[in-house]
Amino acid sequence: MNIGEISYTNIIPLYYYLDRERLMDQGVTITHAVPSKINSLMEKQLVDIGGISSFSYGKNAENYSLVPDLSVSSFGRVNSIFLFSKYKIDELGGKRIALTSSSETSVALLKIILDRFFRVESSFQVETPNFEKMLGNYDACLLIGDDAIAAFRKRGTYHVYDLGEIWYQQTGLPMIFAVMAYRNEMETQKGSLLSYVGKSMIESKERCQRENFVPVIERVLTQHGGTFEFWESYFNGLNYQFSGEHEKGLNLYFQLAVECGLLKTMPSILKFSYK
Ligand SMILES: C=C(O[C@@H]1C=C(C(=O)O)C=C[C@H]1O)C(=O)O
Repeated sequence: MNIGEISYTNIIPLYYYLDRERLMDQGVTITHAVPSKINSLMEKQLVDIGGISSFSYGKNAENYSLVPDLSVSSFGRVNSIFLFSKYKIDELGGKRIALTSSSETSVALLKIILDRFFRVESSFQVETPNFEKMLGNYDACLLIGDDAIAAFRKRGTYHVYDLGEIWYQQTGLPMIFAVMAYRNEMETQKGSLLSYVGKSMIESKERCQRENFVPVIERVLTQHGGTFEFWESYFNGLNYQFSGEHEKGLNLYFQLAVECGLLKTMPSILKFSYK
């Protein structure tokens, strides 16, 4: 079994307390990459379970199921998914926007926000995330994850829009950026290992929350700098559950993606029931 692990700070709590040695003894490997890469590895059946963009789950819902109780979501500001722009968001009609190649959820979310909430039509180009280059060549750029956090520190006078905040203002529902999904074959091929991994991730998340993320933050500080208070408020602003409200938010996101022509059909949300 190969586990996909997104290489961004926001998802660390779901993986932090995995017993990696025990997993290795059971033949499990772990692949680290940005979300779009994990999404495509899972589509190619090279990753069996992992945090993936919720949009990728929507595209592949027939072949995937969700580990219950897990997501990377926000009810409002997410603080790491930003549109940096030379213009106000309602003035982006006819303008050129660079989209990070690392994301699927937020790329579709930005298109939904511009089309359905602001009624503007812009042109889009996917680019390797690089704040200076993107804004050197485009009118605005979308960055996510640690790239967005780093760019925010040097945002200068650009307009900055938090997509989690806009989604919540417009819908009153949480935005689900990532889900924990597995390929359906795993249930028959590796059922008990799958349920061990799913349960371990839920336990990891719960322990990180009980500890107020302190050990996680201490590790993140050495890798990304910043202050303890910044990361504390970052983790507390994220939401890692998957409740009925999340399901509503995700269904609305999928419905709008279908209406905007970004998804072919409305996916149904299936959750794993542990045996
Ligand atoms: C909160 C974030 O969520 C991430 C955003 C994703 C996307 O846009 O496809 C995918 C996985 C999430 O971990 C972030 O990266 O800032």
